[in-house]
Order: sequence, then C-alpha cells, then structure tokens
Amino acid sequence: MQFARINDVTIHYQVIGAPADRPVIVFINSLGTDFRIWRDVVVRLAGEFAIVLYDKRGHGLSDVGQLPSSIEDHATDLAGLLDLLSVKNAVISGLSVGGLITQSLYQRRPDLVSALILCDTAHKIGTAESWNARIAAVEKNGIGSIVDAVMERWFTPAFRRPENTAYSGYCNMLVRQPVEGYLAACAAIRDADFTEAAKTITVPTICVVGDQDGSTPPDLVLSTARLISGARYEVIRDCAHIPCVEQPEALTTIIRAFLASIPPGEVSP
Ligand SMILES: O=C(O)CCC(=O)CC(=O)O
Repeated sequence: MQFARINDVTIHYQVIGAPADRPVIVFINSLGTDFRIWRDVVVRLAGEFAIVLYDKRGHGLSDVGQLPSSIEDHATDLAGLLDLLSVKNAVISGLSVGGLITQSLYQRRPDLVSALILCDTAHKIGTAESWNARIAAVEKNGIGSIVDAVMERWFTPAFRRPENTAYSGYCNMLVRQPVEGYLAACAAIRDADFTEAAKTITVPTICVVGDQDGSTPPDLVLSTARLISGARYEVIRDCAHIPCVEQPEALTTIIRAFLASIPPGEVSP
C-alpha cells in the first residue's frame, strides 16, 4: 500500500508499471466506492500501460480532509499526486464524480492531461434538490438507508441477484465509506457545473456509458459528448453505472481502441 500527504490530506494510491516507460492511465473512482472497483480493468491493461489508482479524499483509505470540499479540491489532490509521481500527459479516466474531477483537472492543469475517458459521467450530475434530499436522508439515517436505491442505479437486475457475492461486496463497499466523506462528495457534485468548461476541451475524449445507467443515463452522457469538440460516444450493453465492475471486458476493449486511435506521441511518455 502506498500513501502520500497531499494538501494536508493522506491519499491512498497505487502505481502499477513504470510511468517513465509507458503511457499512463489514471483511474478515478465514483461516489461511495474506492479504487478497487477498477481491478478487473486494471488486470487487463497492466503491461500495456502504467496505471495510477487512488482513493479520492473522503473515500477508501484516504483522509476526509477539511470540510467542506469541492471538486476543485479533489482535482488539486490529483494534481499533487501526479506531480509527486512526475507524471505528465496522462490519460485520465474518471467514473461519475471521477469524471467531474477529470474535467476540473483539465481546466486547472492541462499539462497533466493528454486524453480523457469520461465514464458514466456528465458536465453536470443531478440537481441541487436531488443532492440536498440525498444529503438529508444520509444525515438522518446513514448510508445504509439508501443502499437499495443506489444499487438500482449502479447495477442491472442481472448483477443484483442475491446469490452474486460481488453484489453483496459492493453493497459493503458503499456502506463502509466514511459518512462525512460521502456527504462532502455529494455536496461537491451538487455544486459542480462544467457545462461551459466542457466546450473548451480540445484533447481526445471519449464518453462511455452503460445502457441501463440510472445515475448518469445515456442521454445525459450523450449531451456531454456533444459539448466536447470531436468527442466519441460509446454505449455498453447490459450495464448500468459501474462498467468497470459489471462489464470490464467491454470497457477495456473501448479504452484500448480509443487509445490506439490517438496519434503516437500525443500520450505520455
Ligand atoms: O456515482 C457518482 O459518482 C455520482 C452519481 C451518483 O449519484 C451515483 C449514485 O447513484 O449513487
């Protein structure tokens, strides 16, 4: 396990492969998850790419940090981690709130970014009303009270079978996130709007979404792709909000094809 102190926050991270030798992909996890969600994609891509994984603040083994925190704070954490690792021109792959952090990083530190994989995310996620209602519910009754509703958005009925041990494991992952970290991330998502910023993206970008995503549905992700000049758009079948868990092979195939289409030299090293 690796830990770094960045912006007064202990950040848990992992580096696989040598960033100096290969193109680097950075994976950012979603709300209520830690970086283990990327495992089945990482095992497929390791060897071809160097991979950086980390738990965003308030999740996994990273500190919650000072509250409140914004998407920009998350992007500053990631910039600090990449500076520490001497990584530039990385491919940044963010899932949902991770995609908001990806867009913020691009605005703040374009030198760190060569291409974007926006996975089940958007320029703006949800409404102030929906986030305030979720925050109130969790403050009153804890994360456990919203698990069933969240899982209906995260996973298809086929994955949510009671006998699927992975399903019960991801329920555990959600309820075991620090409640104050979860609430801070909800408020940060509520307050983030990249509608104008998305129009300024000029690096190669792909927007990917599960066909049954209940959190950031295909129409929303398509509307984001339409804001970004030249962005590609791919829908993964039989998949909801977390394709790295539910359809890792399909997501890996899309990532490989996307990165193969970028002219050599545009992606680090
Ligand atoms: O997954 C995220 O990072 C935010 C989007 C969301 O609301 C996920 C969920 O349905 O819990």
